[in-house]
Amino acid sequence: MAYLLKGVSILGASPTDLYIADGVISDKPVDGAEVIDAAGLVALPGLVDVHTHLREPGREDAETVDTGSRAAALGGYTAVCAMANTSPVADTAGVVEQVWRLGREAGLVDVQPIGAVTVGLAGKQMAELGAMATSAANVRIFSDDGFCVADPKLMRRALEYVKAFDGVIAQHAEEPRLTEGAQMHEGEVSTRLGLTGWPAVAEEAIIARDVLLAEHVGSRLHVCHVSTAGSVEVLRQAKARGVRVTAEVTPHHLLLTDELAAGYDPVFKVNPPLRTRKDVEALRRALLDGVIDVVATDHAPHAVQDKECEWSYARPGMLGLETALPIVLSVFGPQWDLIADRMSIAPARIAGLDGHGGDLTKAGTPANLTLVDPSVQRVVDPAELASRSRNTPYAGMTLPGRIVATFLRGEATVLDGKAVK
Ligand SMILES: NC(=O)N[C@@H](CC(=O)O)C(=O)O
Ligand SMILES: [Zn+2]
Ligand SMILES: [Zn+2]
Repeated sequence: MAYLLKGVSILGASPTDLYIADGVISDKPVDGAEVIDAAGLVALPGLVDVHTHLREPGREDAETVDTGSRAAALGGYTAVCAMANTSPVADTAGVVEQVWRLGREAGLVDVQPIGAVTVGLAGKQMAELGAMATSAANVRIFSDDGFCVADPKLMRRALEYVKAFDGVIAQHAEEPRLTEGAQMHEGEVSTRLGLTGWPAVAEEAIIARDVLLAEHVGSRLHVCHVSTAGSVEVLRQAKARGVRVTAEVTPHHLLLTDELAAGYDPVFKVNPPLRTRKDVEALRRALLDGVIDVVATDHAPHAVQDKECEWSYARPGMLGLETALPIVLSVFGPQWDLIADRMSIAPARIAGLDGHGGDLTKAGTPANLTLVDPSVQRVVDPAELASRSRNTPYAGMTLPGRIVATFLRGEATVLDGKAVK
């Protein structure tokens, strides 16, 4: 199928006609192209998420590769990296290949599996990183996300190991001894509510250790869901020294604070926890100045029984794929170059996803892109989400921006705001 996006604005530039044919951007008119009136719409390179939980295999009641892919495409994504904390854990070539194949079958976004660092995420024994890297899934990111690789010797070995194939270890930075029984951010609000606190230093101490380890062995480290002002300062110093470290922030840590725990609604329970206004402001500045490289959703669907219960029993995590761009737009406004870099170009580079995050003004660029209508304000209705789960913290909020269409290698996955299959 060929398309003509008539009057589209590429990254906010003046309106132009954009042709898509044979899976790529074309600079010449194409006969028989379907015309899409794109006046007022902004084209962005398809969004790329380096941190998505798709729950398959094991928790298909919360999400599947298919439903998560649908949520991703509707959110403007063309590629997502699927976290390894499934059941069974994605710690072998067999499991990562299964997830990769399911992604191909769904055909809505590129699903790039992340491999576990340790067997069963148990933090004791290194998983078969090499076998996952050379498998059909071509794994480059490894993470025990959900758990921290707390053993420094194991972390060092994993960092050394992935160097051979330019892999990266994505760390869930949480010193486990400092967060035993933790329910929310440790601070004034946790004291008032009488909930056990998760101190900022539990994150900062691991990041400090890991940037030193990465520096020592010359390997790539990626820090998941950075949530504190102190972490930003550790990262800033490490980057200034030339350490090969990248970092992500989630939409929820850019917007929400620990005050929301006051109603004891577990929809606001997440790991790392929502922090303070001061942290939110530091994270925003870090994303703007590049100390934090990317926005990653940490889309964490959970079944009703795991979320609609008492705070202390609820699983941590919140949905993210379908609201990420509207949240970022609401926080930063229409800074399209920034948004394209932090949500597509930089994440594609970190994940090694060639073909994503490309230049839409160049003929021959793979046609992975999304069209946004920034003039529309929408109320988030959990019942309308494509995700199989409903745990969005933004229910009832009015957010700017609507994803009108998404294209994966020139084929529409979303048209008129609806998934095409
Ligand atoms: N973020 C969360 O609160 N939960 C994630 C795990 C994780 O990202 O650490 C999950 O898998 O549900
Ligand atoms: Zn995590
Ligand atoms: Zn996660």
